[in-house]
Amino acid sequence: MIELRGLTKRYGDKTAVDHLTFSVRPGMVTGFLGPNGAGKSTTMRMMLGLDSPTSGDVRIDGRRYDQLRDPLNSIGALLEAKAVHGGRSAYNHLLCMAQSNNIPKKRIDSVLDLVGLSDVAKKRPKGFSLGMGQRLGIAAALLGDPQILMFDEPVNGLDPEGIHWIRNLMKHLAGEGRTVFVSSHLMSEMALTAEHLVVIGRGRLLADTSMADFIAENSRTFVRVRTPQPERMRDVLVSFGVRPVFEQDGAMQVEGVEPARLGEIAAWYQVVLHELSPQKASLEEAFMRLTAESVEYQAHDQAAQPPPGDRGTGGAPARRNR
Ligand SMILES: Nc1ncnc2c1ncn2[C@@H]1O[C@H](COP(=O)(O)OP(=O)(O)OP(=O)(O)O)[C@@H](O)[C@H]1O
Repeated sequence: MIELRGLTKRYGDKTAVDHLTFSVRPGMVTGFLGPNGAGKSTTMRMMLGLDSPTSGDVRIDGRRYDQLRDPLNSIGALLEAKAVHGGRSAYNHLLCMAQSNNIPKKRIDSVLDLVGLSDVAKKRPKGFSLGMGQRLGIAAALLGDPQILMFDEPVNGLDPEGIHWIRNLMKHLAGEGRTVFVSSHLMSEMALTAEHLVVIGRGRLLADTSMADFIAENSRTFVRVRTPQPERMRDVLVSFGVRPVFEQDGAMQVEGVEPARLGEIAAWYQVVLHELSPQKASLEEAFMRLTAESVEYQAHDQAAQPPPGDRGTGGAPARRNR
């Protein structure tokens, strides 16, 4: 179990982590999500005692990291791909870690086997692919057989096979009752792996929820309506108390009305339809909506547009479509 209480980190007048309070529980994968610059790495570094908080604290099974007797036996971490000593073989890299942390030598073969690097154990990591480097980093995290594991963006840059392997490994570790905490900036990735979600933006907690609840709350459904008479269709819908949202190409998104009912309304008012299709918003969109206000550097797009011939009247509500 990892517990954060009021965890805060300031760099000068920049608040990277802002009063974070949440717990990471054992027996499941917890996804730690946030856009770039949200404070995920800073939070993880403080969890590992690599950075000291400005205020608040982190407890690993009730203790601060610096109070852990054999830290690698309690918590293992894969932070961003780290340089491994170029002159040592993969085996010797792990041997040095094992010797300096009172970890029995036999664990080295077990973890090399687990991550699929036994055949290249005597090779130097400087010739390793990105995926092999990640595997070696994971072997190091698992070396002390810790009950808590932390992975910072573990699938970044990996091929589909490597991504699949890491996903399954995290689920397997959680299935053994371990605490698995993994950061990502991709909701779609987390939806496949995590059972629980912690979302931050600009260092602040935005959500602490089960994945199932997040999906239930955020799987917005709507109907896409395409018509050569967008203004007429909009006026008809507004007269029914429904406000469509226009997409860039003039198609409309209508929420809260069944497709069959929309078709009947269009037929009754003699509006020609070219498309009437039920849609489900992606989780990625839900995540972007949740974090939209906290993205540090926003690109402004032209996605939210009024219908053709309706510019500047404010007739259609703008859709945040990032
Ligand atoms: N040593 C530092 N000095 C000053 N500012 C820092 C330092 N480390 C991080 N920051 C700032 O703190 C904020 C949070 O950074 P952090 O790397 O923790 O975010 P992140 O969520 O991990 O982002 P990413 O997904 O891009 O890695 C950013 O605005 C970053 O510029």
